[in-house]
Amino acid sequence: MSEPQHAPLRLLIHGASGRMGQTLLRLAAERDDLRVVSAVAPTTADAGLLGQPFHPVTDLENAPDFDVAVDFSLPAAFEAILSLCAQRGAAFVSGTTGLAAQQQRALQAASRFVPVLWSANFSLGVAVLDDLVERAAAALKAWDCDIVEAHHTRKLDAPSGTALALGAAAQRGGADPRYASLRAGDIVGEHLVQFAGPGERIELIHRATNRDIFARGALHAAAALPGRAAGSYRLRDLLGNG
Ligand SMILES: NC(=O)C1=CN([C@@H]2O[C@H](COP(=O)(O)OP(=O)(O)OC[C@H]3O[C@@H](n4cnc5c(N)ncnc54)[C@H](OP(=O)(O)O)[C@@H]3O)[C@@H](O)[C@H]2O)C=CC1
Ligand SMILES: O=C(O)C1=N[C@H](C(=O)O)C[C@H](O)C1
Repeated sequence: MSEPQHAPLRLLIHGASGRMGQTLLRLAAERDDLRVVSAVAPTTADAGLLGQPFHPVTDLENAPDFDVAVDFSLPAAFEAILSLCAQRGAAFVSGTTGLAAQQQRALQAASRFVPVLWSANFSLGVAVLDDLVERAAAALKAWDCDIVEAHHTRKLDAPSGTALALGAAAQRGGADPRYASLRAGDIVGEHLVQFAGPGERIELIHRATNRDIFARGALHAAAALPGRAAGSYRLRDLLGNG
């Protein structure tokens, strides 16, 4: 007998007109386990939303029912979609960076009611780099640790969320990282973590060449999170699921 077919999970994409939102809409359409029920953005003016189930930001509280929201927007818009998920009992996946401490606390508070997953970087390569950085820092405690990130000129926050997350990994290993940021052209995202000692250096580099890697990771999380217990999840918790 064949496996029972499940109805696709109802997906709300918050920040749908943006670079990541457009990538998410394109890749979600390729999956049969997710169905976009709301593409939320300030306006339909962006041609990329034509033909999508557009829902305006100004009417967020009346969005159609959904099982999971994926948010790649702005820090200023973060709490509204987080609260809606908590009210509706929906799972919440976010990659929005530049969050204030208060917004991180709001995320933890919401995790008492619904499953949430926030990650500064949804790529597999950066998840591996994070482990490498912690191990290198632990082995090279007396060396200088510097994190250099480069992104497109439209990026608003600096250092990038990924740079800060890699810095936290370095700190767990005992290093005291310094940060530098470059904004140039259409660079998707590059992160160099350098450990420098007397007479030698180690450079660990991740280069993203397109946004599909982030969107695929976020959609994987969106498919795996609904139905789980309330709590705060990490990407690695969901490997092998969804
Ligand atoms: N964690 C990860 O793996 C990744 C994280 N990011 C992060 O994701 C975020 C978005 O990046 P990107 O797509 O490049 O940014 P964009 O500026 O291209 O997109 C931002 C989106 O948010 C929308 N928006 C603006 N104001 C509001 C509001 N009040 N409510 C809801 N939506 C709003 C914008 O609408 P409009 O177009 O009308 O302005 C747009 O759709 C950033 O924080 C970035 O750092 C990016 C890539 C990967
Ligand atoms: O804004 C971006 O583009 C990106 N933001 C994330 C970050 O701040 O680290 C992830 C990725 O580097 C792209």
